[in-house]
Amino acid sequence: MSLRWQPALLDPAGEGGWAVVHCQQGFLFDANGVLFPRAWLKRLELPLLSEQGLGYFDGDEVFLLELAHPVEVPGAAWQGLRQFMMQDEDSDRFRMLGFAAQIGTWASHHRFCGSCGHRMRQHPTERAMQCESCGIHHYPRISPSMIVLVTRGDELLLARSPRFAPGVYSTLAGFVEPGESVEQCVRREVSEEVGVSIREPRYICSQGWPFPHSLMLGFHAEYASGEIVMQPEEIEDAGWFSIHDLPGLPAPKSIARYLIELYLAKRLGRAEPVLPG
Ligand SMILES: NC(=O)C1=CN([C@@H]2O[C@H](COP(=O)(O)OP(=O)(O)OC[C@H]3O[C@@H](n4cnc5c(N)ncnc54)[C@H](O)[C@@H]3O)[C@@H](O)[C@H]2O)C=CC1
Ligand SMILES: [Mg+2]
Ligand SMILES: [Zn+2]
Repeated sequence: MSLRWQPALLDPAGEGGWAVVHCQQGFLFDANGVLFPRAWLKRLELPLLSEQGLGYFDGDEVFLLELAHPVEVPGAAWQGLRQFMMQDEDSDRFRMLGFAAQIGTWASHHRFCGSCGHRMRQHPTERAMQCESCGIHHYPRISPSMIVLVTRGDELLLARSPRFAPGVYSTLAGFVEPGESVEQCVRREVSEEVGVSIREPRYICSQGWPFPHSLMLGFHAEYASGEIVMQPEEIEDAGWFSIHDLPGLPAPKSIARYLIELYLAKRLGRAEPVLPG
């Protein structure tokens, strides 16, 4: 993995460095990119919810200013995290922004204690918010999610959610529930979403997915039995697609696309793809 982006717990009480500016609508950027001089930003009247030390980009300190809502900054505009992922050749910058978005969302959602309602403050030595009154800690939220490519020889089971871009079909995904193993989650989600049963799922690899805070655990499973029965709320369409006649596929940097390309490489004797770090 490249070293341009290194997360670190920096004290925001210090001065100087660069900062990214985030709110739920995305990141501020201008002709120079997403990094602004922090001292310059702090002279603007920004609706600041939280300020966090993030780490180092190319060796320079980077902080986050998390805002309550987007504001107009002359010469700058706002753009969503997904657009940065799509257009960035530079996966280090996207990794930094993905981290910043997750830390910013978490910090803005933990300004007050969920247990006693008092104000929370940043823990001095850990990436945590701590209640000033009852002392409870809240760490950044990560949601484990399984994602699985189900295959039957030369056929792939792909489905589309109503949220997908037109024509795009993907592998099945879903959040792990409390108390279940990831393998149990794979079987449950496949059964719920398309009604088929599978053979033993095999773990392939994982991907942090900051939309909004998933950790994708990628699997491959061979089909065992059953006809496709779609879950009406989650699945708009699902079917078996031949490796020689595939529909629109998910974004190149997604683990969904990687799982598909990996299987195609094996079946068709092509070079194996690389999952972007
Ligand atoms: N990187 C990739 O290639 C892909 C990533 N994903 C991600 O996988 C995750 C799960 O995929 P879905 O099919 O949407 O999940 P899903 O099949 O579990 O259903 C989504 C529903 O789960 C509920 N939900 C939302 N957040 C939750 C949470 N933290 N824990 C439990 N339930 C929650 C909501 O009712 C939501 O509508 C999402 O974050 C999605 O962005 C999905 C497909 C491809
Ligand atoms: Mg799902
Ligand atoms: Zn408390």
